[in-house]
Amino acid sequence: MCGIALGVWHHDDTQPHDAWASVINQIQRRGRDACDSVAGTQNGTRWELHASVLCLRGKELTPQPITSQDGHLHLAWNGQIFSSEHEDDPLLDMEKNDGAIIMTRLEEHADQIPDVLVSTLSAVDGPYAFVLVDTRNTCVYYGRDPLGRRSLLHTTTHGAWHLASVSGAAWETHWKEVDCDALWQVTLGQAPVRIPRHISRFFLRAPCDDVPDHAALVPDLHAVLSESVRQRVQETRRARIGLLFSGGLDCTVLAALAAQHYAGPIDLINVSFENPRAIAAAWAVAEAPVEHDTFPADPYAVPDRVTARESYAQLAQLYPMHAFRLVQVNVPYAEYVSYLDTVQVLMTPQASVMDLSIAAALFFASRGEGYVDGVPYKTDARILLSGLGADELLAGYARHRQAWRRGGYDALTKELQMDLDRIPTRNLGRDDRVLSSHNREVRYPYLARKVVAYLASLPVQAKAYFELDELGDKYLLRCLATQLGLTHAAQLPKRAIQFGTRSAKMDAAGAHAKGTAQAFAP
Ligand SMILES: Nc1ncnc2c1ncn2[C@@H]1O[C@H](COP(=O)(O)OP(=O)(O)OP(=O)(O)O)[C@@H](O)[C@H]1O
Ligand SMILES: NC(=O)CC[C@H](N)C(=O)O
Repeated sequence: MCGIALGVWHHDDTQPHDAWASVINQIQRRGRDACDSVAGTQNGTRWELHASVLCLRGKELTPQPITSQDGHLHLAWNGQIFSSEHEDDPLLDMEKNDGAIIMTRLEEHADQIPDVLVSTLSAVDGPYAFVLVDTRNTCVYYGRDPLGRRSLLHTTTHGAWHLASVSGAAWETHWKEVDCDALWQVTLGQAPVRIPRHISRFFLRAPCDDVPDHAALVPDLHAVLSESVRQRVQETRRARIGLLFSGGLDCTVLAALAAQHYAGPIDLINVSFENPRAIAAAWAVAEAPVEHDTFPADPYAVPDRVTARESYAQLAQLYPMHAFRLVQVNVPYAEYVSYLDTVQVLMTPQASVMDLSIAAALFFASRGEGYVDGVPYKTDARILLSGLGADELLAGYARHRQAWRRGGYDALTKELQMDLDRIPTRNLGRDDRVLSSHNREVRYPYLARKVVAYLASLPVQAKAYFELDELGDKYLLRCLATQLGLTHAAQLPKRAIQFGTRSAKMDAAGAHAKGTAQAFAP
């Protein structure tokens, strides 16, 4: 991932707040291939644009910020373009860097920058956050992709305005996420103005009586998801691929599809926490002698570790020629405590108990330090796939079944629409800030535009089948998993990451805390 940050000081003699250095430090952790900055003063307003780069596109390393030949435009681009509506779009040329191509386009039409940004970014699919400084017109353009897969925060404080991928330590300022509903333009010193773009939301189809048969839909889902995975593992400057792996349905399907498109080894990274509260509770009720490799004798044999081992065994059997490696990441309680401050800074402005337990799991998983067959191992994967998004799109949460019980498929569709609308603010900004701090980039095949559009076009009864039994959630995906031979993962009930890894309710103090309670003051 890349890190981007812009500081604007309204009087050119204002000194940056001490914590600005901490923001820059956080930014640099996100991309360690290159890191640079550019600065200037316009009409008495001073600005600094910083970027760090994890370069995954183009023959050569493309440092950032990228400056136009005439020196008037400066772009910090934290994005990846995977596909485009236009087959001959130069942005699909993987030999070239996407940020550099966008800059070329902006240079060619420097008098129509908002139009170029809207037309370019509306035609492509991929995560992004960017900041563009236009010194000729003394303004800044910035924005995020419609699903908010890349973080961008803003704050106004101490006589300054800042945009940054992550907040900094020891800075009690009020960082907020940049709204993904539009792109934004600011003439320095004035309020931001919206630049509407063509696609800013996806709308789910209403339930209908004429529901296609699930079996008939499996080939379509297979095709669209497989293509999304292919685009996310191809041509990556030979970067290694890893997968955040719970062993659950969503990520195991991705592992199988990745094996069909990527010939190299794939690290399946599974995280598990030593949870003193759960361990004490388990010993208190243990009756027979506990086998050494089961919980609590093995404190890391938590629910997700068990499913990860089982799903890994099935993948290895189905793809005997493919080198899957199960990387078992064990997090001792003491280490969890020692990294709490780090995780809290990264996840800010989110600060709830539930956010913290999810963020901690993602932080250690993406660090990728664990064991393979009992031998210490650190992944060198620069790209990590994640199964996030399947629950929101295919009705995977227990809450979805409750909505269906309450008001049938109409109520369920409303619940899913709400989930899709809030995925940027609820999940993806936070996850990006945490996951990117180890110089890796996370990619979400379920959130490809074509996958979202396809699933949004189906009536919800084609995706879930709650009349069936408890495995009616994500029913269409379960059918695909079965067809792929993943019979084990196809039968697994949904398990939330904070419970599967046991990163929730770690100690007596947290035992009764509600997930929505505030865990710390951001
Ligand atoms: N224990 C874990 N270790 C590493 N990554 C995980 C772990 N748990 C979840 N993840 C990552 O987060 C993603 C979202 O988690 P989620 O629980 O929604 O999906 P899942 O575990 O694949 O399937 P299911 O939702 O059916 O349990 C997973 O697909 C996986 O990429
Ligand atoms: N990780 C990023 O956001 C990198 C930006 C750009 N797509 C590159 O690969 O260089």
